[in-house]
Amino acid sequence: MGDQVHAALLSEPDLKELESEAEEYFNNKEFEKAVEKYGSILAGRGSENVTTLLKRAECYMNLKLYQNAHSDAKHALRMEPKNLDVIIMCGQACIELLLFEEALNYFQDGLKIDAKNKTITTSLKTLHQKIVKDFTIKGRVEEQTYNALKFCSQDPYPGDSDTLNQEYEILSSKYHIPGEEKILAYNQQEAAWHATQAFRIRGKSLSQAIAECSIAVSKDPTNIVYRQLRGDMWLEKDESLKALSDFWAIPKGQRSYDVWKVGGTILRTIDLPISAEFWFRKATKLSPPNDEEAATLFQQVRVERLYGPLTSDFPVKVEFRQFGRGLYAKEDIKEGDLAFVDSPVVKAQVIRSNHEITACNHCARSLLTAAEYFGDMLKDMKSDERELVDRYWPNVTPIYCEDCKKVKYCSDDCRLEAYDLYHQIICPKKNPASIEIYDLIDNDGWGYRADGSRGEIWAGHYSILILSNIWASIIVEAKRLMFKDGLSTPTTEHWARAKAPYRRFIAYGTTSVTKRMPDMLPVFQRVFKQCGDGVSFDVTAEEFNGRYYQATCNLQEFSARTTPYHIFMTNLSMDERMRGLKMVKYLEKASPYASFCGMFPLHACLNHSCCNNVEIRDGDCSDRPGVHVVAKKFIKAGEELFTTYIDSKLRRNLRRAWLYKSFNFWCLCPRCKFEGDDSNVCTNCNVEAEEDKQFPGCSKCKRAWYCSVKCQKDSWKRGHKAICNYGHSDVAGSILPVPWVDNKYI
Ligand SMILES: C[S@@+](CC[C@H](N)C(=O)[O-])C[C@H]1O[C@@H](n2cnc3c(N)ncnc32)[C@H](O)[C@@H]1O
Repeated sequence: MGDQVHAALLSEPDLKELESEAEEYFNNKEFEKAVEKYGSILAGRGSENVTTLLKRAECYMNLKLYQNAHSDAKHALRMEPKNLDVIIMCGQACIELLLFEEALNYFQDGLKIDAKNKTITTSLKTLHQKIVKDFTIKGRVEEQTYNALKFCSQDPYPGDSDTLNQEYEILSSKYHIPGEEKILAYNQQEAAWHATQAFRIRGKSLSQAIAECSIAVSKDPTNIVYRQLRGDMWLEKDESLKALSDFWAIPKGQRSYDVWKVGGTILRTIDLPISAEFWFRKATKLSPPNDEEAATLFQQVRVERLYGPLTSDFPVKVEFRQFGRGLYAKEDIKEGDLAFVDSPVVKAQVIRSNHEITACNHCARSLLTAAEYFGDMLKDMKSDERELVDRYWPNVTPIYCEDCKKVKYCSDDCRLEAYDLYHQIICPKKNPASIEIYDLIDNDGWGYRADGSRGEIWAGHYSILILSNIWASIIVEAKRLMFKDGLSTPTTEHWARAKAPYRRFIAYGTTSVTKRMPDMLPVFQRVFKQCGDGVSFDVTAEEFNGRYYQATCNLQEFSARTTPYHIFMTNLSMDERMRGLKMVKYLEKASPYASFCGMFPLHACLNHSCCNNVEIRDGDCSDRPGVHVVAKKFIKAGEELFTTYIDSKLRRNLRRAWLYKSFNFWCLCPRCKFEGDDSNVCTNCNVEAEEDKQFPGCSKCKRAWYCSVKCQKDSWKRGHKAICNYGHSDVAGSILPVPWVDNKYI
């Protein structure tokens, strides 16, 4: 990288000369030399220049240095967001970097400017082919390999051991477990005789067998065979607590897989979840190969205890089943009814929105100004029109952090709450190193690298504040616990407790983030090194990778439903002299929204289906912007709620490739089962058409092809009928792209 920060500025003639040299190298395909020259031009000019950045990006593409090309193009885009050449370059670099979603976003933006642009259409085709090719082969091999259990740990939560002791106390005082055995004269031989009797008569008279076995136990109380036998018989008799008492008496090291599993199940029914988890954890360790029952039971108990309190007010519950956690209807939910609402545990304004619309950095309320809405029109308004704006546009003056004067809020309440919960750690006034974070936000992720060159430091598609706020909130909580315990350093337990709220979010990602953005980790390490009161938080590469993908897998875009524009409209409509009418010409544009991304604990449990039955909408939750999850169709009690992670209008193979790449699963929803990929293969029986021939398609949806009428009828009956022409959802609110081009599927 040639554009050193401290390079001296060059005169215009010198720059001209460099430009012609660079051009010559470029034309002669000597790209390395051209890169050097373009670097000198950028440094010598003292300011970035779109043409030069674009040229250098082109050189990088030719040199297969795609990350550099991407970074230059993105930077140029910041300066000229509507420049088509720049947009295309961004998209093409993304394709090479396998950042398919991002590529698609760029091409989508490009098509909004020029819907018929040939380069974009061709690039979209390339993108399509690349995705599908990449995944067709993998798909066949890995179709069956997804296993939700692999993603879920069985680590105890901090504080679990205290709760476990409390549960043991309940067991003892309420259920009298472990029970006390009446000891008869110890006699092994007699005990064996009674036990044999019990075995013999078990099938005929269970009660008598239990009585015989009880004599055996009382004559030889440490014999685990008799204990297990009697426990099993109590179970048969539906006396589960008595069974548990017998299982409890078997020393831990001698309890079998079945004993641990059954014991866990009993503990679950009497609502002692931590003990149940303990027993299922032990059973999992002793599980026979390929037996996942105990591991699944463990996760079911864990999910009940973690999510039960969150869903008590809603007609839904979280359960652990084949796709891991999922949301299920507790009762019938009618089309259009609210399934649940959710608040983000962490949020930050989306990078592009951050530059355009003012919003409260804590609660996400819009602080859209009249200038942001009306733009240049404000200057052209007549004085009486302007007077209406001044009078009716609500007061949106932001309240700044009193210390750093950098972060904006809608109210003192938000300012104070943000400070208490996380801002105190990343307030540049209190923690000067944190200014790097805000500089990167202001410059779209660009900054100075360790070698002094300027380039892209943060390349994530969401705001750095998501990760910064997570860590800051963890540190605040760990410090609080530390002070509470009168210590000067947080203990391991304090850190674990502070991190606990984020354990709810799954993380999946294959590439190393620290490799993709090597300059970012040191920034985070500098920022969180000194967090006040002598506390330091080490952002390791593993921590960065894990949190990065946690956010990637779970973020949802949302915004405040009501903006100052809506309040203005309401105020205007109440004007007694009907002066609102003269404003109509200025009010054609819909309100822009301040977009935020957030991690929502319940929403993050929604699994995907290409025929989703719920939709995510913006809506308030506890009087603050959040999400509302609404039934798209009637959902019967017991049915799973599915959202869509992608644009469901996409073709089957493309949908599945996106989902595999971004979320690591092959979708097996009814649409994926009863739609085909192309007309060369029968969607029903998979027979291939003869060379150069194609099977006729379903005339309604044109997404399934059949070799015969029989196959068509068969498929229709088995499932195609239910999904043919399934209504699509608008996924504009999701962070995933909407790859819908010119009313055609790409
Ligand atoms: C946002 S989470 C949804 C909740 C998740 N099941 C859990 O246990 O936390 C997204 C992850 O859920 C799983 N998932 C979602 N929909 C799925 C589906 N249709 N088939 C298989 N796995 C799915 C994938 O592992 C995906 O990465």
